[in-house]
Amino acid sequence: MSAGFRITPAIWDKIHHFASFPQTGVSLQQMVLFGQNPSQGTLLKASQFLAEELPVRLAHRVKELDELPHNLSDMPSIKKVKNWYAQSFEELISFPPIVLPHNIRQALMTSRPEEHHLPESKVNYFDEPYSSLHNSMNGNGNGNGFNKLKLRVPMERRYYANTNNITWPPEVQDYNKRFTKLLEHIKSRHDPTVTTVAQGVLEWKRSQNAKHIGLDIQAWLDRFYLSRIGIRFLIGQHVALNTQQAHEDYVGIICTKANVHDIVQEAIENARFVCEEHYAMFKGPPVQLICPKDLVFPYVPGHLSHICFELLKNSLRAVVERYGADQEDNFPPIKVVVVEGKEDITIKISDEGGGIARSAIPLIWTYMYTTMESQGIGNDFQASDFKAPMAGFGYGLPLSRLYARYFGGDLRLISMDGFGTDVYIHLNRLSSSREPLP
Ligand SMILES: Nc1ncnc2c1ncn2[C@@H]1O[C@H](COP(=O)(O)OP(=O)(O)OP(=O)(O)O)[C@@H](O)[C@H]1O
Repeated sequence: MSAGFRITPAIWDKIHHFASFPQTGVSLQQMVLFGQNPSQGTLLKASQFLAEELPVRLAHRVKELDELPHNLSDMPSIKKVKNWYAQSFEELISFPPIVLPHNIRQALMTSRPEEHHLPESKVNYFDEPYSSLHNSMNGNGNGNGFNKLKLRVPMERRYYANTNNITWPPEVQDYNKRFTKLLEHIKSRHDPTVTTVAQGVLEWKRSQNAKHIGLDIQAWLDRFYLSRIGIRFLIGQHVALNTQQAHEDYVGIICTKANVHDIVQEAIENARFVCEEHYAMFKGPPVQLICPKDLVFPYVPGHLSHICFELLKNSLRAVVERYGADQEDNFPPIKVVVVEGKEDITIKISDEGGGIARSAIPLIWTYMYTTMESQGIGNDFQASDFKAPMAGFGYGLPLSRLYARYFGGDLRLISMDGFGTDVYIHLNRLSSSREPLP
């Protein structure tokens, strides 16, 4: 399907138009409040929010992919990713808007606004019927739909009204279902993005005979992957709200009582398993976990396990390589300490794997820096090869830091060259910080 897709001049115009609007960040807290026991009306509002926010975010990325420095935009894999973004953008803006029955429109016009938890700047959008935005984007008028919308007095308060007493007609459920299907389809189209962009950077490195990527490309990759985390979080959350059975500890993919001990313990077991497989050993380095068993906070468990798994793999590998795979009984333990502060929950992972030379510290945060020789993205690399190995892609640290930063946290690494490494994962337990939007 995507093979036949081309970015026509008309689509470019729309991309430029949408990219001229700022993206709107959401916080974990807003998502939890908004998504609790969602009615079809709430889900409709969420669909409307995404139907407007996602094209803006995608348009920013298409434009950026098209304007990358040093001819990076010309690399075949980068063009491929740009086309995916443009195609998803196009599918979203041409998704047919819902036409609500007259009685529902009436009810919405007369009902009082409820407190809503979506970002302030979206209020204008929600005041307006989506169809007027859609019409203006479809070429009737000067193609400047958003500005026009802001000047007009809202006729209906459809998306900002108290919807609790409304019996939603089947059209709404049908619309929510169709929109969710579209999002699922878009999400799977973008599954291979990280690997395909990595492939694009490799094509560029080869074409330029470059050893390292420059700071500007590094900064772009950070922005691009951070934005991807945000887009996938929004889509994942929406799909889960629409398709998953209600669960008392979950709002979509957010666990309102994410148990840090259990998530870290599982990451330890998984990382040790991969380590033992990789080095063909019976027993990987031991890992001690000191963490209150009842420490819970709202978070996306998948994000936290990803971060812990990546960092633990690094520590296990450092210890095994320093002591030798035949030293199973003499490995010094890796220590994981979890502490809850006022603002942060901090996880410290300490190993005695020999540390990192100070001169190499800036490099470890760059994409594709790895000291693993046997793997890496090589000549015959395929996007589908990107499964979780012990190490070798040089994406573990920079991507984990982005996951931590996405919900207002951070990741720091301090190393004692010749002894070992401490990594601090800071997680913002207040969950009120908005997404950092590049
Ligand atoms: N705890 C550690 N001790 C020693 N060196 C480390 C540690 N953590 C990371 N490093 C160094 O930093 C490099 C980059 O780490 P990063 O996690 O980004 O990628 P990787 O582990 O090589 O590959 P992957 O993307 O598959 O995780 C590693 O190859 C290793 O040389």
